[in-house]
Amino acid sequence: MKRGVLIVLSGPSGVGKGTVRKALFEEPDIDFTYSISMTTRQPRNGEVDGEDYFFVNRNEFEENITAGNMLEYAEYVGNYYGTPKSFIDNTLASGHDVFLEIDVQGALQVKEKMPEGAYIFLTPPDLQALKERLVGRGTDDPEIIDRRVAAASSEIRMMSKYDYAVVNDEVQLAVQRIKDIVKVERLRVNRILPEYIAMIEELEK
Ligand SMILES: Nc1nc2c(ncn2[C@@H]2O[C@H](COP(=O)(O)OP(=O)(O)O)[C@@H](O)[C@H]2O)c(=O)[nH]1
Ligand SMILES: Nc1ncnc2c1ncn2[C@@H]1O[C@H](COP(=O)(O)OP(=O)(O)O)[C@@H](O)[C@H]1O
Repeated sequence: MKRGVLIVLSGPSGVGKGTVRKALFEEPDIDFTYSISMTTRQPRNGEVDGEDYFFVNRNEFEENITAGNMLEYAEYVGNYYGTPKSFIDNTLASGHDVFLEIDVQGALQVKEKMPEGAYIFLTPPDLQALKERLVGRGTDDPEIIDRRVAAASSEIRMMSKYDYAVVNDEVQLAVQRIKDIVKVERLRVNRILPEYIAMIEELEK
C-alpha cells in the first residue's frame, strides 16, 4: 500500500499558517489529515477542544511528556505546545497524508525524527507585514505581539534548514505553491506518479 506524505507547515506566529491551512483544506483535490496539537494555552473565542487543539493543563501535558506520547513539544511564550505521536504514525501507515502546522522549534525536532517529510517554511513578505498581521488579527496584547515579532526574527534565520520556503504574499498563491510541493513529495515518497498509484491499487484488488 502507498504510504502517506508527512507535510509540515511552519513559520513565525502571524505569518498566516492557519489561514493558508484553512484555504488549502478547502481545495477540492486535497485530502490531508490534520494533526491536532495539544496545548496549555487558553482557548480563544470560537476555538473548540479536540478540533483546534486538545486544551489541557500543565500537569496533564507533563504527564504526556513523561509517558513518551509526544513526537515533539516546545514551550512558546509561556505555554506548552506539542504533537501527539501515535496518531501520525498510524495515519501515515494507512496511506493518508498528514498535515502538521507547528512552530519552528517543533518542526525542526520533528525533522530530526522523521526526515522523510516535506518541511515547508512559510515566510512573510517582510517583518513589517508580519507585525501588521499580528496587530490586524486582534487576538494578542501589544506586549505579546512584540514578543512574537522578536521570536520571528530568530525563527526566520532557520529557514535554510527547511526543504522548501513559501512566501505568503497572497493566500491563494501560497496554497498553489504548497500543492505543487506535495505533488513532488508524493512522487519522491512512493517513487511513482500518483495517477499510477490508483491504477496499481486497482490491479492489486
Ligand atoms: N512545537 C509546536 N508548536 C506548535 C504546535 N501547535 C501549534 N504550535 C505553534 O505555537 C505557536 C503559538 O500558537 P497559537 O498560540 O495557537 O498562536 P498562533 O499560531 O499565532 O495563532 C504557533 O507558532 C503555532 O504554530 C505543536 O504541536 N508543537
Ligand atoms: N497573505 C496574507 N495577506 C494578508 N493578511 C494575511 C495573509 N495571510 C494571513 N493573513 C492575516 O494575518 C493574520 C495572521 O494569520 P494566521 O493565519 O492567524 O497566522 P498564524 O497561524 O501563522 O499565526 C490573520 O489576521 C490573517 O487574516
